[in-house]
Amino acid sequence: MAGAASIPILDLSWADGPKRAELLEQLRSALFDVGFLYIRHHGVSSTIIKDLTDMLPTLFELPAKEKASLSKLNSPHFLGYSGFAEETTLGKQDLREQYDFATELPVVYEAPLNDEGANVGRGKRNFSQLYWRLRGPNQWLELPGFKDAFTAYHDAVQDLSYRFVHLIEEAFDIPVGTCDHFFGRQDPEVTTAGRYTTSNGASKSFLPPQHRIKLLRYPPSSDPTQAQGVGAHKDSSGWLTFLCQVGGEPGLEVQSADGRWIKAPPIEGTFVVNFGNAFEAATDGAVKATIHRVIAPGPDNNVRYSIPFFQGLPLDMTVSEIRSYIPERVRRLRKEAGGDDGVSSFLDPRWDSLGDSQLRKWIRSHRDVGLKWYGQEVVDFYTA
Ligand SMILES: O=C(O)CCC(=O)C(=O)O
Ligand SMILES: [Fe+2]
Repeated sequence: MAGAASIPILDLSWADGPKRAELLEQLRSALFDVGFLYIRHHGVSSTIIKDLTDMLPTLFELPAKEKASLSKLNSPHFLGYSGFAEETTLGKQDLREQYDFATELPVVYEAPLNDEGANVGRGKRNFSQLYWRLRGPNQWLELPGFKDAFTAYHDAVQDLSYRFVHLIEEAFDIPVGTCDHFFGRQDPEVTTAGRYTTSNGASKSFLPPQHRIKLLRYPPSSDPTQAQGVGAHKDSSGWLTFLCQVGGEPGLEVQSADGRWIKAPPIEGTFVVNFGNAFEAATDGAVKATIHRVIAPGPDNNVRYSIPFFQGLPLDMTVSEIRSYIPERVRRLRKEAGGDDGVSSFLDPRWDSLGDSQLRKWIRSHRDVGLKWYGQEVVDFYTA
């Protein structure tokens, strides 16, 4: 978080009325000065949210055996259940339990046919790239109504995420729809106008990406010295994050440029929005992937639940490619912020493609899944 000491709340209903210009001004400030914001009147129906959030306690109270049967270890896509404290951030256990779900999509990965890893892909896309193995179907819970509730929530937040990217494009003063093809959404007008083409004149198409949704439970911690709900981090799973804080239990904190931790408590009817590493890299750090963490509830507090939605990007896209859509005028707005600068490691040329950086991220946080499905050599490469 750059300068401001408090996190702005933007009213997205202003997008459709006379206050649109004011909203865009607030958005610019949230993007360039703060790097974290709340949105209200966002258009995701409270019924859709409630249908999913009401199920959270039941989902986590299922018998341990049933939850374990959905272990991420079953999934080369890192989708499924992780037990309490099975995930680590900064080498320390996170005191939370979670299910990872995603846009329901079939497997596209094709194991290479020969030792050279020859291009066996369909058409121009090389599906033998290891990172394509991240893409694949969910492990569904046998809980009546869950799949429908999850799917409705996914679709509604996906729609919000696309509307929000349009607002950002407007705030950046670039044509609305510039980023549509990142999400496999081709605006015919944009294409025929020929504004978004590659250097050789071909218009580039991507598969619609897989968005990731975590269902999180943070139980009260009996030991106040052990309160890492999730350690300080930048989001690396996507482009933008839309976080639903369920109920009233606080814990989320956001780091300001001078290193102070600012509380971001739940506010009824809002999502928290923040920006992932890829967004920071694409804007050369003009918009920060702000560092945040969750303090686990104390012994006298309630269980905390939350649901972050990580808006996906195409795995075969490169950071340099995304950056080419963000004008230099925007990228020059970079303000220096103190603290660690994760952009540089994200931009390591070894993982210029987003798929590589995603595979690295998942292997680093779930080494056991990495070893099982990708093997020692790959794990060593990404954790070195
Ligand atoms: O639980 C929360 O409120 C935030 C979780 C988070 O930052 C994450 O999973 O990336
Ligand atoms: Fe996060």
